[in-house]
Amino acid sequence: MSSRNPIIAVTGSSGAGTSTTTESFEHIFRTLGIKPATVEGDSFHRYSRQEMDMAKRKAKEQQMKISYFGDAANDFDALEKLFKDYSETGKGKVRRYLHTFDEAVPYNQMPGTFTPWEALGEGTDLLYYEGLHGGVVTEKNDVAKHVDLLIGMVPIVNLEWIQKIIRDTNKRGHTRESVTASIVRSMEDYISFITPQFSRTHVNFQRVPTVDTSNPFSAKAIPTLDESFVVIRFRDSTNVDFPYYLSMIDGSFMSRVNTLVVPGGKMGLAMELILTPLIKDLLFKKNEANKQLDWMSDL
Ligand SMILES: Nc1ncnc2c1ncn2[C@@H]1O[C@H](COP(=O)(O)OP(=O)(O)OP(=O)(O)O)[C@@H](O)[C@H]1O
Ligand SMILES: O=C(CO)[C@H](O)[C@H](O)COP(=O)(O)O
Repeated sequence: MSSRNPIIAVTGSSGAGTSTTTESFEHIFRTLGIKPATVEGDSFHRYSRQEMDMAKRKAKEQQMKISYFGDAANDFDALEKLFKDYSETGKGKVRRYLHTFDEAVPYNQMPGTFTPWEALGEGTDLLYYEGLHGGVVTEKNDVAKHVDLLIGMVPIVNLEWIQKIIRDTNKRGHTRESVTASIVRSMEDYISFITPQFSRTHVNFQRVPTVDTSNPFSAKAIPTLDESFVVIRFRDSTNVDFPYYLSMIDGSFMSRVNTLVVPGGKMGLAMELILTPLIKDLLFKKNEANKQLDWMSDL
């Protein structure tokens, strides 16, 4: 954690909606005049798509499993180093994993490959990470400890799978069978690496559909925002102004002392109302820390 160079991380499984949520953050950043250094979690995969296919085959021969959720397929050292470097210096190194032809063509590369590492951070106000492992902790790495504001994006699992299957088949060129196989193969890592993060988050946003999703593997469409509610759980509710949220968000209610429920269509508004003051607070602390540093260097 660093007052001078704060880090915000939105963490969630594949298909949870972390990329989609980024639009709400971008809107808040624009409104507050913040320049973020943006990092996509998939950049920290260890392997290109071709190398991952080989790693999967090799693991299978040894009766083992490898998945994008675990430490075998992701470089947690590099992710932790980026967070540490940015929090200490406001700088770091980043690259992108290109999923689709649309993403790859501008780089003259193929989908499933990485762009070269490049410098990031110069002149930015904070680091914004969205991806799988913003709150990960293992025996070797503690990524979570560097994060100042950790947000969980966690649809209930049937919805998460529907979102993943439909996105991966429509946009990333995979077959329904291969996406289903990857869900099965990833299950152990999902439990070991992904879900524990949601107990470390400051706020979780959990989308819960109000339509039948009991067979996610046959679903033809993603339930819309209006076909869902969002359950918002605060880790520390001491300073949360629930009466304000209840009065501002039509149709919202509290289901527990630390939990607000809003209609799906109000998710963007709820995110803006809840996250804006938290982000303003990070900026306030950053300015105070910089003032103190200026004052000390004047001595
Ligand atoms: N709130 C939402 N309402 C409707 N559809 C959504 C919502 N959030 C995400 N989706 C859809 O779910 C799919 C997955 O979302 P997204 O790509 O944001 O996931 P992700 O967490 O970034 O996944 P990955 O880490 O694998 O890139 C997309 O097709 C997206 O349009
Ligand atoms: O979303 C994912 C993990 O978050 C993908 O499964 C992973 O990034 C591999 O991508 P692709 O299937 O495009 O090679």
